[in-house]
Amino acid sequence: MSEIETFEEEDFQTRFSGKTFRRILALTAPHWKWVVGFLTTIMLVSVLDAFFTYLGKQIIDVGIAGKDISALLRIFYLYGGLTIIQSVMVFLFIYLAGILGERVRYDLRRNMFNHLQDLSLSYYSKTPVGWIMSRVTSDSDRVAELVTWGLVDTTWAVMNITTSLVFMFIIQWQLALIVLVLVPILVYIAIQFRKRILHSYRTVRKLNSKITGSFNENITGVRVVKSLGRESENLAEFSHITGEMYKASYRAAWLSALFLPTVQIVSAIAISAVVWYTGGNFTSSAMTIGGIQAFITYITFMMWPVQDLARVYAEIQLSIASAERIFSLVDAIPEILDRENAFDPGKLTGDIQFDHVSFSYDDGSPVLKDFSLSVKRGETIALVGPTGGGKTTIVNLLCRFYEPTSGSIKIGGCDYRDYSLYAIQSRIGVVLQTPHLFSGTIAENIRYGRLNATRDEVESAARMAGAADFITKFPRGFDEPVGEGGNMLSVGQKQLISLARAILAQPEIFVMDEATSSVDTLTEAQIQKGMEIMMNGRTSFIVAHRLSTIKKADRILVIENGAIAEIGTHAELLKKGGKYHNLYTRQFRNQMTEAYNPLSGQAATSN
Ligand SMILES: Nc1ncnc2c1ncn2[C@@H]1O[C@H](COP(=O)(O)OP(=O)(O)OP(=O)(O)O)[C@@H](O)[C@H]1O
Repeated sequence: MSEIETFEEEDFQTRFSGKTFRRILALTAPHWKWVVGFLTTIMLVSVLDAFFTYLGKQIIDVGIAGKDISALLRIFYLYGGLTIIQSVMVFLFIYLAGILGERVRYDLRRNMFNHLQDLSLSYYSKTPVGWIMSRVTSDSDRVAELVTWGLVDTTWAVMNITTSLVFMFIIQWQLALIVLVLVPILVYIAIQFRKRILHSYRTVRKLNSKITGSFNENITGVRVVKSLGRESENLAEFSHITGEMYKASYRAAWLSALFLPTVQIVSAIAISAVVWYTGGNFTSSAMTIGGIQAFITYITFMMWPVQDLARVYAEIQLSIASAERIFSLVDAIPEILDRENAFDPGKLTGDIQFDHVSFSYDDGSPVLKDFSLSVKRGETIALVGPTGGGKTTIVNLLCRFYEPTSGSIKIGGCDYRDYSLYAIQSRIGVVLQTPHLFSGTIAENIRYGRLNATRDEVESAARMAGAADFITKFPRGFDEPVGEGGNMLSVGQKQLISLARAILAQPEIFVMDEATSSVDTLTEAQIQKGMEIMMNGRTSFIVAHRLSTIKKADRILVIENGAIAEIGTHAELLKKGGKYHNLYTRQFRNQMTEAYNPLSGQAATSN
């Protein structure tokens, strides 16, 4: 529930931000030719629309009332010719606006994707995936809509109002002045309505996501709900939210229903003014019949764009809110960046030194405190200890996913911040605790870190990792799809594929965060074998949960409260009879109990 409450839809943007609006418009700058194209065509369409009404007046006044057949024919030909031109223009502006929208959407998504790849892990731990996905999908759609259909509607509406007024002034300027007074009134009414309608819909959407969240929590947590007898309280909470949603929806429906009749009443007032004025002056032939007819058409012609402008105005506000969220993403500065003059040392095979490293995540409480460690080239370091002790944090720092708050990490005698991020991260092979595979086949996943690897190399890496046995059992073998995030495979299988991926990439430093969830003994032995191949001749850091896997490590560090509590080889630490000895004997005892009595409960797989 907390995530739903914290990251529910942001509030409706009521403030018009010119700066953001200009930045949105700037998105069209690289595609200015398309913008000019569709704006010109839409203007022509609108001018032609107004001119058709004028031609209608001419047909009545000159052709019909004046009984001038040849003039009537000329008008018909003109009408027909212009209709063809207008149809072409309509095709063009829809086509051009569609293309422009796609281009802007493409630019936005590409920029976001590119920037997301640069952002540091700290950004991802603070920002829910759902939030980022909404920026990439619905927000970029809304901004693209604004710069295309928003611009189309605005231009069309402004042009229609202007051309209608121009023709009205041509026909009868005094009457046009009366209508002119009504325009701002209508604009004001329309904007007020639109704002309120959108606000209500926004509330409905926010409440709707709460309702979805509530359903989700109650369904997934049904056992807890039942076991604690929370049904009636939950129903009361749920009824409260749905009641709120009912009120907001009711208000939205009521306002929507009221809006159109109001616009119609204002239009009717304008039309009555024409009828009243012309009625009083008809005898003095202030206006022809065609003129009156054209005037009334222009009024309707003008009223709809006015209410359309109000809709676009309200949508612009929504799009500005969307754009601000997108810009907040693309403006987020990665916490870890290459320093000026950062360089690539060519290899990362030197000794590694943690020199008085302290570190805290965003909340400020120190996770590592004055941590120092020298690791010789080719050494295997195992990190063990209670959960939350700081093991993963140490390897995160080594991979430079985060940087020390104080102190430094040196590789080959040089502060690793002097190296480029790419130089470090491309040379460290990491197998994560929850290994991630990408949608695609097994072979594609193994090849992920070295795209030019041959099929033979892929298969040989899988054999070395001990993954080939289970892979070849699949109907499509190496071409078997792994499903989204590798969800068609078990954790153990995913780790073996990740190991094969790391073996193929031939990194210079190897980092492995062992899976905490239990894998069967056979898979465990295979993972162990794969790890040994990786560790051979490489500086390696193994975060170990099953202590059996690290007996051969050169040094084992027991990490507790962000500091080294014990250090030594497996034999040394066992002999010492301290924390490692306790951890080891406890885990060994659990495994033995489980082996003799599998129903005795889960063995302590985490330490
Ligand atoms: N992204 C993060 N933001 C804030 N705090 C974090 C973050 N990651 C870890 N921590 C905190 O840092 C501390 C050390 O976590 P770390 O993951 O390094 O422990 P660990 O020893 O690897 O634990 P485990 O054995 O459970 O994997 C914990 O208190 C944890 O809550």
